[in-house]
Amino acid sequence: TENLPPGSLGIPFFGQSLSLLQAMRANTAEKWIEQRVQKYGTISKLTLFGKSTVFICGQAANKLVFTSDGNILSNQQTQSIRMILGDRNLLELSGPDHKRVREALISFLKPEPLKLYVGKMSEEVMLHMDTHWKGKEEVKVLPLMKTLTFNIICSLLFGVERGIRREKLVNWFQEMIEGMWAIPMNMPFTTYNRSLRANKRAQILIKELISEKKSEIEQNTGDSYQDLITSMLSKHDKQNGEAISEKEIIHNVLLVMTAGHDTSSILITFMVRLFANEPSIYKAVLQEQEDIAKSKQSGESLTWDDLGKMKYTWRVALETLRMYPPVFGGFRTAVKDIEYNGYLIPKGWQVFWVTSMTHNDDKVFPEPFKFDPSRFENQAAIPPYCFIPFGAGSRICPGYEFAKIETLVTMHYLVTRFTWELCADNNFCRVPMPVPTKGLPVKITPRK
Ligand code: HEM
Repeated sequence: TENLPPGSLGIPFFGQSLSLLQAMRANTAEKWIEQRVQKYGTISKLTLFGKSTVFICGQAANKLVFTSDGNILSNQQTQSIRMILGDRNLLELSGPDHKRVREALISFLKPEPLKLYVGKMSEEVMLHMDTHWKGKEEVKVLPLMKTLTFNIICSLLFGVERGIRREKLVNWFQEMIEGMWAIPMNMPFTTYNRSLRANKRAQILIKELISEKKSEIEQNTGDSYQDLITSMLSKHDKQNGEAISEKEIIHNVLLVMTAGHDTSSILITFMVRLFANEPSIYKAVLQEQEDIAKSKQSGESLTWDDLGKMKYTWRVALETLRMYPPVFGGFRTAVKDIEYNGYLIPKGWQVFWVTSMTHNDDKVFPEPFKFDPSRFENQAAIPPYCFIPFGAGSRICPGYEFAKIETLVTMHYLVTRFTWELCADNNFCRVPMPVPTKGLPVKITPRK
């Protein structure tokens, strides 16, 4: 045991979870991590969410996490995440299973099909502004952006139309997500318990959806590329029957709905907050978007080509992701004993990685606490495995392009149609995604 990394495992089961969660709530989680590194260095042991864990950070650590295959580090998630998203979602799968299911998802999320979504996304965003922004004096940005990104996912990826069903799903997913970084204590009134109950309800609805899509396929009224569920149902394997089982479809719908709306709504919310605080950046974004708007009739949708002209706006988004990464970090599990930096990471232990340490490293990003989108003018110059808001390697976020389109389309209509001022303090905390404590209320004025 003398080779174990420094640090204490703390009280069994609980360990340092409460302390980290408390730091997240106080918006000091980055400091919490930094202090750990000052005390123990870039590798240390602790207990998180019920399991012995080794925390590692820095470029080399990130490379180990993102490039080790399933024989060294499995991607098995914490108990809380696995119970909520299911054991057959992409995060839990490895090797050929991971490849098979990931390909099915990517066939829907790569640029070719996405080009076709730009118009539909524009329509969703315009409708959202007409319904929730137009005629209002004050709006709360975060809940509205969650509604918007959830609606986009529901309509574009799952073919769930507007109405009661969508509204139910939005609420259940919110409750589910809150349990993902909770201590797995299934007792009445715990966050984890509430999350599991919401999960059961969502699963019933998703099963209903699957059987509807199945009957559409049988009656030949469904086009196999019309939505993600239909597409996964249509992937038959000639030898073994279904290529993607019903359980896999359910678990991956849970994953994509979770991974696909919370993250991007937070990115957009932090951009809105930023524009209120940084007039010069706001002005440059507005200029770029107005140049595009000038070439359009009112109500005309954006196109793929228009998105290509939003270079500055996207650099602002990347810099926002660097400073306020929605994903704080994540977990892997050691499949065998691993030696790293002279220490042992024992088989079965969790490995914990974080985004903030390289994002805030002044050797990688000089003056890291300054907001400077010009860092991304030459993205190739950023050392690999240092800018990791979307992860890296074989599990890099497959929703990257989708998130990019959604963010750019939304920012376009927001800045060209409204101006805004912050109404309340704009502090935020992590739950575990960063959220403005009051939901970011803003006073809005329509532009001419
Ligand atoms: C700003 C928006 C987003 C951010 C910051 C983000 C971040 C991430 C990160 C960090 C990972 C890798 C986690 C790891 O390696 O442990 C990931 C994976 C994933 N993301 Fe995203 N994501 C975003 C949007 C989306 C969207 C829009 C979708 C779907 C439409 C999506 C679907 C997924 C899926 C399915 C995975 C698992 C991939 C795998 O394990 O192979 N994400 N995301």
